[in-house]
Amino acid sequence: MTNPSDSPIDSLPYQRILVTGVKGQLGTDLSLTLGEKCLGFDRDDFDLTEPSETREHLLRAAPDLVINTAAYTAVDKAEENESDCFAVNADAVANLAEVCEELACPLVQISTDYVFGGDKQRKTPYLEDDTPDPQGVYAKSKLAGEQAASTWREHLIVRTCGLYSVHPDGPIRGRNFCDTMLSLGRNNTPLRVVDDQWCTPTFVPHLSQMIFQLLARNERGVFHATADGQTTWFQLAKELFSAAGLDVELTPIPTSEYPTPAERPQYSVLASSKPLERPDWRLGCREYAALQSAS
Ligand SMILES: NC(=O)C1=CN([C@@H]2O[C@H](COP(=O)(O)OP(=O)(O)OC[C@H]3O[C@@H](n4cnc5c(N)ncnc54)[C@H](OP(=O)(O)O)[C@@H]3O)[C@@H](O)[C@H]2O)C=CC1
Ligand SMILES: Cc1cn([C@H]2C[C@H](O)[C@@H](COP(=O)(O)OP(=O)(O)O[C@H]3O[C@@H](C)C(=O)[C@@H](O)[C@H]3O)O2)c(=O)[nH]c1=O
Repeated sequence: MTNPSDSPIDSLPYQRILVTGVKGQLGTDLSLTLGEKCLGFDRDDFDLTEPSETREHLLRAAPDLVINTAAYTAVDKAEENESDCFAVNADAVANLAEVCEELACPLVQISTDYVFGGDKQRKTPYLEDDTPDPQGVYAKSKLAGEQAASTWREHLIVRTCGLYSVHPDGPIRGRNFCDTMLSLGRNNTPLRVVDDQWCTPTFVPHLSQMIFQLLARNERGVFHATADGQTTWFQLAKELFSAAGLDVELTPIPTSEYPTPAERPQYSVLASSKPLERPDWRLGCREYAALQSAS
């Protein structure tokens, strides 16, 4: 039998962990895993783009750690809504950093592989100290968010990629790439998926565990926390359909045949120069498929 004191959550050096974006993919998983240690907030509690309201809520909650998972994550829509996107992904983070400094509590800011991507010839993984080169509005706003978070000394910036999870509300088409693929695949829709954008999509529960590893070690600074290995979106879809036992007509295509308002990186694989246990991307895909077929 497991001793409850062996739980990685019990051994975290924090008791009151405020999670923003608690209804989103990562926020939901963190709150389910953290249980009573989680003080969860989302847009219906307060709007992070309202600085004084945000400050009041944080001071009242008196957390000993803030994990900011809230973000404007609609990559294509961001191209037409630059100010809304920057308000959440950058300005709100600057305010959070100020309030965290006032509370003397560390701030964990979740960021993205999309802070890289300008180098079209790149074929080797990016490390934490590589120079960012974001392309679209979302990508630029997330880099600005990193810079805002780092104005408070006690910051931990966690860059990840292509999040997917089994949300308790059920698969919502369009919520994440894997949900979209499964939903279309189950309807026998023939699919054409890009096979020349390399990255490492990450199963949300695996990211939560990586964040807990970093928190348990009281890490500060920038960390790359994706699944291990690399894939294209086409290969991910193929692996997913195989794991789900679905026979889908799936065609690999170049990015030029799937034009989108926001440019995606050709290569944004992240590796880390720092110790972190990172499960292989295929494992996340299989765990996701198993949970989906059980739900
Ligand atoms: N999704 C992905 O593939 C990746 C995400 N990331 C980063 O990881 C983090 C978590 O992503 P994920 O869980 O997928 O995000 P989601 O989009 O699932 O959730 C974000 C949450 O933030 C809330 N939110 C947005 N704006 C505000 C606001 N102004 N005030 C209060 N709450 C707000 C959203 O509410 P509402 O729905 O009402 O807008 C939503 O509940 C983000 O920082 C994201 O940039 C990094 C790499 C990949
Ligand atoms: C649905 C679909 C997408 N695609 C392509 C479009 C795109 O290039 C790629 C991935 O699609 P998505 O739009 O789901 O991915 P996108 O929203 O760009 O995912 C990103 O989200 C943000 C929040 C991040 O921070 C990033 O890490 C990244 O994961 O797959 C196809 O080729 N065929 C399809 O049928």
